Amino acid sequence: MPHVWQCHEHVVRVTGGRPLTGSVTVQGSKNIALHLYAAAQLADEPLTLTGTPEILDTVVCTEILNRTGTVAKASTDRFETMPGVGWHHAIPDDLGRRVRTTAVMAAALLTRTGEVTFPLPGGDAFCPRYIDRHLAAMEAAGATVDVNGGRVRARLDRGKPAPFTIDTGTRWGPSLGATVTAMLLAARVHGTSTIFRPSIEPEVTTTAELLARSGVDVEWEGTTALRINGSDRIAGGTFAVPPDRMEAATLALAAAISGGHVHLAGFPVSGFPDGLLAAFADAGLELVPAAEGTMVRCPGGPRATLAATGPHPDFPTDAQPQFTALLTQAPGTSRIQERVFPSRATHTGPLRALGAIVNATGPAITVRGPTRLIAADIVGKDIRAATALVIAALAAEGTSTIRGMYHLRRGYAGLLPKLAALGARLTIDEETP
Ligand SMILES: CC(=O)N[C@H]1[C@@H](OP(=O)(O)OP(=O)(O)OC[C@H]2O[C@@H](n3ccc(=O)[nH]c3=O)[C@H](O)[C@@H]2O)O[C@H](CO)[C@@H](O)[C@@H]1O
Ligand SMILES: C=C(OP(=O)(O)O)C(=O)O
Repeated sequence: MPHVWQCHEHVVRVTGGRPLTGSVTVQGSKNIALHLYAAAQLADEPLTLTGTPEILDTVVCTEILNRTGTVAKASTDRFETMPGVGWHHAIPDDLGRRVRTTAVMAAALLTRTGEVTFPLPGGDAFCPRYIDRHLAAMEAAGATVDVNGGRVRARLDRGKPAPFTIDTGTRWGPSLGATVTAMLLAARVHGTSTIFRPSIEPEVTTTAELLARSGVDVEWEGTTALRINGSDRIAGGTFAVPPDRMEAATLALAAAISGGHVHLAGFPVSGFPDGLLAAFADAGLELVPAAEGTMVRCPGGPRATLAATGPHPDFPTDAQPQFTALLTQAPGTSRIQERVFPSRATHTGPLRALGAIVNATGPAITVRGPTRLIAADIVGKDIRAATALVIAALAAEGTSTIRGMYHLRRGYAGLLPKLAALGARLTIDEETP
């Protein structure tokens, strides 16, 4: 029986021109869930996460946990773990290369086994994605680390981590992943570990909440440092995964480009980072609290905007491709500076194929609009690029064929059916080779 990620690839055909209207619920957060799955390896008691999204990445992470010693079971909206009876220190290449949180999961496993081997992480390949701060955290905790032939081996010289100090800042700002890696390395250690320049993204603060509820002493010094005093017994229990702010942003931008109005049920306006709210407002989106959620419209059509991505709570890099798609319909010149992943621009070529005037020069993305978009046969090369193309196709004349749905399924459980339920004309077909 093939794994879900080995099943047939799909194409989506989108016929543009219809405003989206109605109410839609938002899935649990992909990126928060993936970091919590890594943390789940530390629990000494059964742990249940609720509101987990059924996406390819959670399937892969569940498999990694099962193959390395945690007994993990995923069902619709629910993920349950129990500590295993024996740990296995090697994360298989074919799994570890599919997801981004491989190094984070490896850190948790390292504290369990004293040794771990893992492939360089996967996830989207839109530019180099370094892990030197993850490895530095492992070394600071007492590990000898070797990277050889695309595999990393870390071995704790004393068999378990010692309290440590680490700076998880990079020249692009705090590293989200390295902050969680450091937290998990510190969580079972007696004594205080200090993480300087921690990320304050919801992936980090939610993992911190889970650890604090499980008996770990977690103390924030403003936003400059995070101090962790570990516990040798980590409790289980039930913990809810917050809704996915990136799926919410994707739906909001789809509503805006289509000229419709969509209610994000259960997703508050405050669930969006401040930087995204500011960019939405500049671009003409109106977000109003309504019926325990958010009503989104773009009453006068999109407006040209200047924006720059950055670490939370700035404008998030994961919304940049979808926002770029909207700006193709804004009169004037828009500029987005991509400051987290300076060459995250795989969406720009296919947007040009639809007729958009968009260029990426290093980190600078320039869009001139509004342009008449005409349907084309295009390929999304990563998760948010694929959704940016679906968003653009909603505004294009004719029926676009969009390939690369594997990437979309990595992170969205039901985005396409949700868009169809809101009125988008789309079909999902099996791709013929
Ligand atoms: C700060 C930020 O916006 N992080 C994003 C990043 O998290 P993710 O955890 O994947 O990436 P990081 O936050 O670690 O990386 C931020 C930047 O720092 C660099 N870096 C990272 C680790 C390291 O050890 N050394 C190093 O130089 C990266 O190459 C990148 O340019 O991608 C995710 C998926 O798109 C997003 O959800 C996160 O919002
Ligand atoms: C790039 C993303 O994910 P990953 O880090 O899993 O590749 C994303 O969520 O936009």
